[in-house]
Amino acid sequence: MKIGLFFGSFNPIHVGHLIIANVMQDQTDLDEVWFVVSPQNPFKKQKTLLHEFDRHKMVELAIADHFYFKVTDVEFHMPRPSYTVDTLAYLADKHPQHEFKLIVGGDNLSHFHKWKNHEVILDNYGLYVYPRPGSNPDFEHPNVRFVEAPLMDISATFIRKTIRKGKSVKYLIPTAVEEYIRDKKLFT
Ligand SMILES: Nc1ncnc2c1ncn2[C@@H]1O[C@H](COP(=O)(O)OP(=O)(O)OP(=O)(O)O)[C@@H](O)[C@H]1O
Ligand SMILES: O=C(O)c1ccc[n+]([C@@H]2O[C@H](COP(=O)([O-])O)[C@@H](O)[C@H]2O)c1
Repeated sequence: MKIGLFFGSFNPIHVGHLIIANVMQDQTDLDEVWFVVSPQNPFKKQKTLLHEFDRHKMVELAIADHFYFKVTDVEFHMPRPSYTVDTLAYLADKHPQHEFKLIVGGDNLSHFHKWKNHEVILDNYGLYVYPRPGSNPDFEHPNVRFVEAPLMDISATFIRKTIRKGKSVKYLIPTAVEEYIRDKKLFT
């Protein structure tokens, strides 16, 4: 099968992530999308980063009813920060029957040249890119595929800020995730 690996901090997962995964699974040749929750992005130091167990749980709740979406905690057991090329190598070795592609938002392309062994990611796997407002990536490579889809000005940063202000994030995150955040008083 062809699997799209959707790496992220998912702090928290929001509808933007779910729409991206759905477009990729439905409108490309990807059979499944696996959400890979990264404990520590090498480029991000966030005071507000929730424990990875909470972030994983919220992804699990968000995709519970979707047959072609899966979530993995594979990076929880790997060295930190989480380097995508190492995780790809691990997964490719563990699942030789699958072909893996990396799903990213367009904003990631502007600094992709700084990722560890980015040429290996491009040459051995390839990217499926979802457009993001404010990013206009000038990137050409035979293994980079730009998927045409609606722009979404939604971010986890905005959601965290809104919760902190005591305002509603209804419809921006799935109801089960909203309830989880409320019950555990996260981001307050
Ligand atoms: N609205 C969006 N449009 C396109 N891509 C997105 C969008 N939101 C997230 N992504 C992509 O999803 C992946 C995981 O993103 P991440 O979990 O960091 O969410 P985020 O909303 O960007 O978070 P934060 O605001 O905390 O930086 C990244 O590849 C990112 O580019
Ligand atoms: O491997 C790298 O060098 C690298 C550099 C920057 C980001 N990443 C990964 O890209 C993914 C998206 O990150 P984020 O925090 O924007 O959701 C996440 O899984 C990071 O670990 C990976």
